[in-house]
Amino acid sequence: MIGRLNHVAIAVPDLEAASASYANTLGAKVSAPQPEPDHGVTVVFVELPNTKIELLHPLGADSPIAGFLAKNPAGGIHHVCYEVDDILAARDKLKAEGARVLGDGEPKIGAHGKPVLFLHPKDFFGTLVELEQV
Ligand SMILES: CC[C@@H](C(=O)O)C(=O)SCCNC(=O)CCNC(=O)[C@H](O)C(C)(C)COP(=O)(O)OP(=O)(O)OC[C@H]1O[C@@H](n2cnc3c(N)ncnc32)[C@H](O)[C@@H]1OP(=O)(O)O
Ligand SMILES: [Co+2]
Repeated sequence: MIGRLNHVAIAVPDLEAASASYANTLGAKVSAPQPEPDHGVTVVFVELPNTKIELLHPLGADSPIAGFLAKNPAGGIHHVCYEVDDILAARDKLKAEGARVLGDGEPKIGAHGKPVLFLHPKDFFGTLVELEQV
């Protein structure tokens, strides 16, 4: 069901510093910061030859990454995103198998303009999983 690794997301306490580190120290191509108010984050995309890194920073009062950063103040890997062909079919199969789909269970449009869903980290070995329909 899952296909390519679309991105790995890293929650960071200082988006400007993290962006500069990826650009200058690691020599990667980084985007300008992009606010995603529907997701409660500001994101910087790091383009790699075979995948992407999302640098995430909380946006607004109810950011879903605020708790994670409180527990990991230096930052850390927050989620992995796998591509699927049909997100509703994937969701229904996962729910039937007992996996918890987060939020109201309906896909939202993600940072790449495609439908996304999140799966509870406790159901996937301590890793928050995002699915993106491509
Ligand atoms: C940029 C847009 C978009 C894209 O297109 O790519 C994005 O990626 S948006 C990214 C941000 N959005 C989300 O993360 C949405 C889904 N997340 C959530 O709904 C919540 O963050 C959560 C996963 C339900 C966690 O909620 P929270 O309130 O922070 O924590 P809990 O106390 O409920 O956590 C329970 C349990 O799970 C552990 N946990 C929490 N987050 C993670 C994580 N990222 N990775 C691994 N484990 C995580 C947490 O530590 C708790 O464990 P215990 O302490 O053992 O109970
Ligand atoms: Co993501």
